[in-house]
Amino acid sequence: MRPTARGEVDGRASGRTAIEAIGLGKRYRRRWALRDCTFRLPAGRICALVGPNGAGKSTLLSLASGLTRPSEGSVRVYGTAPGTAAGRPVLAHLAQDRPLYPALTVAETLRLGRALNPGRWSGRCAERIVRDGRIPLDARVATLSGGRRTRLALALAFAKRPELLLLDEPLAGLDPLVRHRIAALLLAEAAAHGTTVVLSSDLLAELDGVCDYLLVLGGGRVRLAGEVDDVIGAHALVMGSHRGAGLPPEVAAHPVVEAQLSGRRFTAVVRRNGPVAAGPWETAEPSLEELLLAYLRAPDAPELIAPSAEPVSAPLRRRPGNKPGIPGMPRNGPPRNGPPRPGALPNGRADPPRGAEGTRHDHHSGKGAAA
Ligand SMILES: Nc1ncnc2c1ncn2[C@@H]1O[C@H](COP(=O)(O)OP(=O)(O)OP(=O)(O)O)[C@@H](O)[C@H]1O
Repeated sequence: MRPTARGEVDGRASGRTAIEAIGLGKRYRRRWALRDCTFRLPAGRICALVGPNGAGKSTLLSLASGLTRPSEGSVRVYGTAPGTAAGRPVLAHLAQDRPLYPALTVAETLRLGRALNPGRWSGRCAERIVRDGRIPLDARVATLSGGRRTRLALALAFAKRPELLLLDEPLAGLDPLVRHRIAALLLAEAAAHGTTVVLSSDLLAELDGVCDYLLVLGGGRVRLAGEVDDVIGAHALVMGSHRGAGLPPEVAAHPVVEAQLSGRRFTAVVRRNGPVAAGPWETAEPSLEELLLAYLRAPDAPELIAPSAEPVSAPLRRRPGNKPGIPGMPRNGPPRNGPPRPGALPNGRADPPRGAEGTRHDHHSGKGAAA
């Protein structure tokens, strides 16, 4: 099960908007790094920002943090323009290069954080994160391992008490154990403070169980956006054998995101427009990694923007051929994994990270049960 609720008081229950981008674009000389980017990120989510190299992920994070100004369109963070005096305090941005001063010690770095963030700094939060990582306070930043440096940078970011935390590749270059620890830290801190997190990553398998919202960029545009459960639930993974040259017509009756045919076997990710008919194939829910890989391999697959990801202040302009929303979900209806469920953990999260509970593939034998 995915991470879901984080308490009645946080953004998820409030229906607030953390980021709203409308027609957002950034051009460097003649080349567009991001184009016509329109989406809404509801508050309180941990959002995976995914896309191939050069898709515009870092550019989007820089625009949202106010480090870069748009060439066209607009982006607002909790209703304010990023980079302004009003917008600055609500967010923290951890860039790819983890901007820390290598000559300072850990203690000096924390003191600098306090000095730069008067009135907002939580020394207790920073020290707890550093202590949990067993980082010596007298160690110089230059001598820290990549994992410890990331932990220190996250300590600085969370101690600012931001409402929105933008993380550019926070898990890159870390070994699997450290990645797991950093992901757990992220989940715990974000849950404790109701922080909205956007994290870009190429580590698709690691995102499962960490993120509950999805924003996929491709060709400088938004290709998928919505609650992870809803986006996954709108698709089916179909595997089996085929007789003719292509996919069985019952499978091809659904919009095909990506299909691989090998001999008489096929594997296809389809966007369900109803139950997948029975046949000599198995139908399952794709994992997040399978779904993302399918979209990354198929750059021309039509976009899918869930109702919760549609901006409230401007209608979504759709490209020809792209159908709105998610089948079976009312427009502007509540997210399927919306408010806290009974049995939520004390920190407000209903479930532990997915990695802890094993596989989630439900295999059905062509009974159309994925519908
Ligand atoms: N300062 C810049 N000047 C010129 N071009 C830039 C600049 N920053 C980014 N670009 C270009 O914009 C495009 C998007 O870059 P961006 O770094 O946002 O992509 P990304 O999805 O984060 O890529 P990666 O996964 O490789 O980090 C790329 O083609 C990149 O070369």
